Formats: sequence, C-alpha cells, structure tokens
Amino acid sequence: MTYALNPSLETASIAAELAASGRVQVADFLVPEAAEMLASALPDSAPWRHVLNAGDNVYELDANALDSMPAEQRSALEQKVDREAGQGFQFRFDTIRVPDDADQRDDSALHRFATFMSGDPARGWLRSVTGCYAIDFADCQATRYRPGHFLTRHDDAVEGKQRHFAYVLSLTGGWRAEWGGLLHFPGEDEPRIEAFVPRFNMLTLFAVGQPHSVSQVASYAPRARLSVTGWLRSRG
Ligand SMILES: O=C(O)CCC(=O)C(=O)O
Ligand SMILES: [Fe+2]
Repeated sequence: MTYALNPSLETASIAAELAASGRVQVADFLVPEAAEMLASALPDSAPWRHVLNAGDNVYELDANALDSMPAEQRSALEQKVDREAGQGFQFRFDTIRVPDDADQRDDSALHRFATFMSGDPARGWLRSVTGCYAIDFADCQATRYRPGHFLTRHDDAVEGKQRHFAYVLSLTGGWRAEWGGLLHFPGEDEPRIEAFVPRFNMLTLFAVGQPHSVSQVASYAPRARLSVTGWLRSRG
C-alpha cells in the first residue's frame, strides 16, 4: 500500500481559508486505506518515547518509565511539571521521531509517510495550498497524548529551523471535545478562542508564529490522541 492524497481535495478553498486565517483543517487528507495503514502501524508496541521539558532542556524516557518509577519520585516529577505548566512553557507527551535524513529512514509506514510528505505530489500540493514555494521538505514525528499529557502555549518559531507551516495529521477517530487534547489558538486576551478537535484523517495546517497549545487529555479519555505531525521547512 502506497500513500496517496485524496483526489477530491478542494485545493482552492483550502488555500483561501489558510491565507485568510493562518490555519485550516483539511478533512479526509489521505485516501482512506493510507490513513488506516498509518494509524494501525502506530500501536502500543511501537517504539514510543515519553518526552517532557524542564525549561529549555528536553528529557526523553521510555514511554512507560514513569509507571516503573518509585511513587515518590514520580509524584515529585509530576508536581514539578504541573507547577511549570501553570506558569511557562511545558509539555509532556509520547513521540516517535523520524530522522530528517532520508538515508536514515527505513520502510516502516511512519518513515514512508515522512518521505511521502516531502516528495511530489504531496509537497507540490502543500506548496500550492500554502503559497510557500520555499518549502523543501516536511519533518515528521508521531505523537501520542495519553491522559495527563499536554503542550502549553508556544509558537513553533525556532531560530535556524526554517519552519514555514506546521501540519498535524490526526489519526484518532471518534474523539470527543470533552476528552481534551484540543489544539487551541489563544489570542492575546480573548474571551473566546478557537479549538480544533482531533478527527481521523484530518490534516490541520497553520502558519508558524501563531500562539497555540494542546489542552491536557482528560484522565477519563478512553484512548490516546494519536497524530503524525511536523513542519514544512526549507533546507539551509
Ligand atoms: O498536536 C497538535 O495538535 C499540535 C502540536 C504542536 O503544536 C507541536 O508539536 O508543536
Ligand atoms: Fe506547535
């Protein structure tokens, strides 16, 4: 099974919405079999890592390392993460990173998806929908937000990475807004904000530089929020 874009994407209206608001949701991005293949290639047994930050430092653990940590140590760590999250930039979620260098990729469904997004026709479609012809490639990681996971407000702009747009391909079906895991775009001090709800095979695209966050997945969410995500970038 190879990856393919849904042939019925309404490119002109998607481009217009992205240009007008800086973000857009594209329903049914891939042909259904391709989205199913990618989702089913990321089961619990995949090599997930748990990532969390302390200030500018990023820590990476085995996905289940916290479960086997002594209770006191785990609770001290979680309290620190919660304190930081209430004030500054903080995240914790699970990831499988894909190398940017195509030579280091294997033929797994996730690595092949990264290569698909960086080559035509997908890259050509992404260039025309964003109007950004400086896009050379898409970097890529799978993300899994389990109950308690979140990502506080940030804008994706990192010096030297040459990120133009972020993409998030959501791979969780039947998600309810009350389970959390919502992609928010908070303004400066707006009493209402936009929330994007995960939806199977929906691609969210948004311009780098806008504040956004992923709300904490509720303790009662019956499953994890699964996505494949990255940035559309220029090479150096
Ligand atoms: O998963 C999402 O909806 C957004 C993730 C995100 O903002 C990021 O990884 O920088
Ligand atoms: Fe982000």
